[in-house]
Amino acid sequence: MKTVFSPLHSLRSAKTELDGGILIEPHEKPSRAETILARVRSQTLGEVIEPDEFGLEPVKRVHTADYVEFLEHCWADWVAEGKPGEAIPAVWCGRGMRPRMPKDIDGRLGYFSFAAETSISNGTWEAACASANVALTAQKLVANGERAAFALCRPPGHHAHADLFGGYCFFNNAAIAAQAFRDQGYERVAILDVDFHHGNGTQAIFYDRSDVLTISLHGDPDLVFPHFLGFEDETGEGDGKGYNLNVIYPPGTPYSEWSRGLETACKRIADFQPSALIIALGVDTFEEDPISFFKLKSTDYVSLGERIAQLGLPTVFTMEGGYDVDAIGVNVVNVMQGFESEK
Ligand SMILES: NCCCCCC(=O)NO
Ligand SMILES: [Mg+2]
Ligand SMILES: [Zn+2]
Repeated sequence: MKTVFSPLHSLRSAKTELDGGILIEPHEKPSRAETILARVRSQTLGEVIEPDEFGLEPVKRVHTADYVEFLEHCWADWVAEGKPGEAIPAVWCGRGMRPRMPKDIDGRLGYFSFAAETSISNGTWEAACASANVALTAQKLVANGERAAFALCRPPGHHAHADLFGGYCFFNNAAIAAQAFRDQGYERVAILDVDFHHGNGTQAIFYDRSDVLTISLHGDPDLVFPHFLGFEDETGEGDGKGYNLNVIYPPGTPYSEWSRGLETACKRIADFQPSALIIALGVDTFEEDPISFFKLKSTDYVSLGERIAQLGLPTVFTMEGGYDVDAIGVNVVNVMQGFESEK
């Protein structure tokens, strides 16, 4: 399997994450991607290629022009205001207030985000663009005949809405790849999000559409991020009714339980008969993950890869979460090796 990787991911090197009332070293850090890349190479998973440059058109097929414009200029606008730290949103449109886009950078940070843990700093924009190019290059490989491709995306994307950043995500790489498949004539595309957290951005982007099926298995939003979306009664709206599926689990969920939802998801995908599949691959479902509460073991990721392969679909994997850096390489490549073992 080919891996698409951009060294430009390292431009995303925020120094702060708001957590527990203090600023910590971000969990979403460059060593995550470097560790995965090292494992891809040591396991000779396949060729590693750099992304092509697709520009902003495919990004704007998913994200609004205002949001893209904001992301491009946020850091410079923040610095121009003489702010001492990294750009962190601190004010939002609360209930009963007016959801209009303010001029001021503090107002725009709140208008275009849904959470405060994700700082914007120098290089964030360039890395986010590179990450979208990584996903689009993997999509192109699969559209050109590869059975599967691994988009080693960083920053991740599944929390990003059409015009919101948060959860360490800026551009929704999986959604951008799905829309690229649609724009290239693939009638139906399925996105399966196996990250510990709900893919709220991906759900929202396609919520009223029946051409892209969105499924997410995740920790109960009553207990964990993103808190305000991802419940099982969210099944889509309008034309999209029945084309969104959420499966939630409690703390301590092991693979034996988690895989029941995987089975439900795979059956729904088979019924949908898509012509392409995107796996939003987070491995923060791992038993040692520092910010999550499932109990998957490294060997379970081989089983996950095998099950995905049994769907027999052209598949793009987009890297999402996973913060136990010591284990992330093994866990991610285990998925790919499991997938490849199923011919
Ligand atoms: N306290 C912020 C948690 C952000 C979750 C990031 C993630 O892994 N999403 O998949
Ligand atoms: Mg998920
Ligand atoms: Zn996650």
